[in-house]
Amino acid sequence: MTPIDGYPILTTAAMRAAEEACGDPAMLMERAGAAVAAAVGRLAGGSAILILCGPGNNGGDGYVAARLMTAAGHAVRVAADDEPRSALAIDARRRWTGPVEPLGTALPAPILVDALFGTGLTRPLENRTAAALHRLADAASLRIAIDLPSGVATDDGTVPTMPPRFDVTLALAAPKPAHLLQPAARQAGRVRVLDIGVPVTGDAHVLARPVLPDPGPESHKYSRGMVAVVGGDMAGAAELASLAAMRAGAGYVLYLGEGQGPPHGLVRRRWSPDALDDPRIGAVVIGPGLGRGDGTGARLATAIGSGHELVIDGDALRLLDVDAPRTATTILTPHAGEFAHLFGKAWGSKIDATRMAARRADAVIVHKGADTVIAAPDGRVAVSAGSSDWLSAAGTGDVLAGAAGAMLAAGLPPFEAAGAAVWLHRAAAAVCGRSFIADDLAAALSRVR
Ligand SMILES: NC(=O)C1=CN([C@@H]2O[C@H](COP(=O)(O)OP(=O)(O)OC[C@H]3O[C@@H](n4cnc5c(N)ncnc54)[C@H](O)[C@@H]3O)[C@@H](O)[C@H]2O)[C@@H](O)CC1
Ligand SMILES: Nc1ncnc2c1ncn2[C@@H]1O[C@H](COP(=O)(O)OP(=O)(O)O)[C@@H](O)[C@H]1O
Ligand SMILES: [K+]
Repeated sequence: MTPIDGYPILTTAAMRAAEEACGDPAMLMERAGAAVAAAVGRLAGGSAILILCGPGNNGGDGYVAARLMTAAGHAVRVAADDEPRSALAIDARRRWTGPVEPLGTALPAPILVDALFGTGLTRPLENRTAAALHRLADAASLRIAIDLPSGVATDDGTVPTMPPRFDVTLALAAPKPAHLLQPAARQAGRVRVLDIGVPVTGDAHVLARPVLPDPGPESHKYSRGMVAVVGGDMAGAAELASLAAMRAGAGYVLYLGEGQGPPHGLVRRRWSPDALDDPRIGAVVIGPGLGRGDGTGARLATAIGSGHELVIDGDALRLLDVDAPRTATTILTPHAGEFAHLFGKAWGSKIDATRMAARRADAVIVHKGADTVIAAPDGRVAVSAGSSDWLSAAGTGDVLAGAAGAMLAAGLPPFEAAGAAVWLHRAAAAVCGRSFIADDLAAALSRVR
């Protein structure tokens, strides 16, 4: 049972290809069932277990696990409505010698294991199946899904049938998009990967802990990274971004706009068209609090023309022509509304849509939300899982933009800089607890840096 950070994310087709490359499928199912049995056995302690088995190989895993856990001394019951259809599942069912109860009348157990459907789900669950799953899950004290909660669409995280909220999902071989993308991801609970001996690779990964550049004895304020934040109509938002850049580790932050007061380490200057003519600037952040009034388009054009690496957020995303050529390295940080404005109706999953957008804009895109997807023009993707819902507050996006500016200015390449900023942002939110405000979040960056 391994945490998922850094794991490749596999679609159904990629998972099938990886499995096929592994040889004997019966051996694979036996390994999957054994891994499930070991994990569920550990989670269950001495409590009784009810395994719900479906007609495909997900159900097959359930029958194998039932047999192995029974042999290991656990109290296991099995419930299923449909006879197995795949050769593997038929064989696994045959080797389970205990009774199989109908789902509709099965009595609950403290440990519920859902082996109804995995990557093979092609349509919503039948009402009676969904009802039994919910009834038995509601009555259990620990809910465990095998591979995926039954009812979710593996490749895009939609929910043809809303499953119960699971405590743990045991992903076989690798996480799938539905383990990370909402709304499915929320129903999966804690996701752990079970190694079943299938080598997995891909260009989409779960966001991993970044390697952050730390200062050394030779460091000075400019070498740590100089960030210029272009202000506009709303000083507060640009100041939050500035503060976040400082807290994320920038050595020098220049705030170009109106406003005064702490922090005293923030260098304030009024905006002027030559304000970015400083070769020491490592990154320019534009958008937080920029507004859309007179002169804002000119500020964006100046920033883009400066040749400095860019973080373009908020209002600047409403002014940007994504198809116009840019020379400088760029990170765009749209939320769902800004993404739709820039790229139109999304196609495919959030992973697919963000990857296509990054190619089109020739920029790293941080497509924000409870399931933030980061994509690079070369096709690499990182998905951030498990951030605090309390991030849904005004100003938290400004904090992210400032942190991204600090990471770029510190010298990280744009995809890594974006990932590091999202990681720090999530970690800062985690230490802030509940109902924090964006100012707290910016301050907490120092604690997780
Ligand atoms: N292929 C392999 O070698 C391995 C597969 N494994 C397991 O196999 C799963 C995938 O197996 P399958 O491809 O058989 O898929 P599933 O077990 O998810 O289900 C597919 C079956 O259910 C039917 N079905 C789909 N949606 C339905 C619905 N809403 N109501 C009723 N029936 C429905 C399909 O017609 C098919 O018969 C994985 O999630 C994993 O748990 C593991 O055993 C590892 C090895
Ligand atoms: N429900 C949620 N769970 C986790 N993170 C969220 C959630 N809602 C928003 N976020 C994160 O909070 C930030 C909000 O940014 P944004 O919408 O730009 O707000 P603002 O412009 O007010 O700063 C983004 O980093 C986003 O990923
Ligand atoms: K399942």
